Amino acid sequence: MRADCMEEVSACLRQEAHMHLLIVAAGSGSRMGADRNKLLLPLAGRPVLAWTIDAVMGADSITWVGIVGQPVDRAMIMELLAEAAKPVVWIEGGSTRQESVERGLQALPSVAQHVLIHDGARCLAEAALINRCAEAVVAGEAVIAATPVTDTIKRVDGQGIITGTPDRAELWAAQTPQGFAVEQLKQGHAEAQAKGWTVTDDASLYERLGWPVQVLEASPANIKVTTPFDLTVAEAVLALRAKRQIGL
Ligand SMILES: Nc1ccn([C@@H]2O[C@H](COP(=O)(O)OP(=O)(O)OP(=O)(O)O)[C@@H](O)[C@H]2O)c(=O)n1
Ligand SMILES: C[C@](O)(CO)[C@H](O)COP(=O)(O)O
Repeated sequence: MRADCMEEVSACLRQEAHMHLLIVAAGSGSRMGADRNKLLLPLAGRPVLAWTIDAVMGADSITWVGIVGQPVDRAMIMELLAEAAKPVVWIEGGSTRQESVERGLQALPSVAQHVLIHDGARCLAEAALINRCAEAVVAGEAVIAATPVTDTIKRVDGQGIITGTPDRAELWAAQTPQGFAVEQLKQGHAEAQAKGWTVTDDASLYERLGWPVQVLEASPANIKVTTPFDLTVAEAVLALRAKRQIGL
């Protein structure tokens, strides 16, 4: 191999050796209607967040994890991470997801060049998906996991009247992980703050700024646990995976 190619490969490996991931877990779960953070509710015998942590810890590409949470949940969350095989840093979350991510970015070590943001609530994400996202980010793309929409979607006005049917071929449901170059994502958040933008995911900042983001097709099973029904679905998916694991 030529010396310049070798240098490129080892530069890539060096970067890969520092893939950082932020788990945002500082929400309140208002749509779940529970008495606590939905990520601490039981799912197949363990807290929802424990499944998310398993996937992150099982992803070889990730070498550093930031967990963004509310102080009230800190002890319980850190207990879930007590035996983590990777360095984990606690970060205090904000009052919106956007603010929680921003705080996570500020807490990244200075060596961090790329970062994946992952919702604690996407507890069915698999390690392989996290690795695929990491690979795409290291290759220079801003990337989000997403799945093509399978329903016919209607646009509806305030009176409940349909005003349109967007072409499904152009519709994807956004998921996480979402991966970016750290400095660019920080810049995106700074612009959003300066302009007063409110967004529900990080890709939205890039869209508004005209920066490209690639979708990476992921399984529709990578749901976000948002309502009680989602817990039922997640439980069924985990049961199926457990059966497959023991060859049933
Ligand atoms: N202030 C916030 C709000 C949300 N999140 C996290 O962002 C992810 C996606 O948000 P969502 O599903 O909307 O979670 P909640 O805000 O908890 O739910 P709800 O909107 O129903 O209140 C979750 O893992 C959640 O913990 C966060 O870190 N900080
Ligand atoms: C980031 C996200 O999970 C992508 O699907 C989502 O946008 C989080 O917030 P939401 O307000 O529940 O859509």
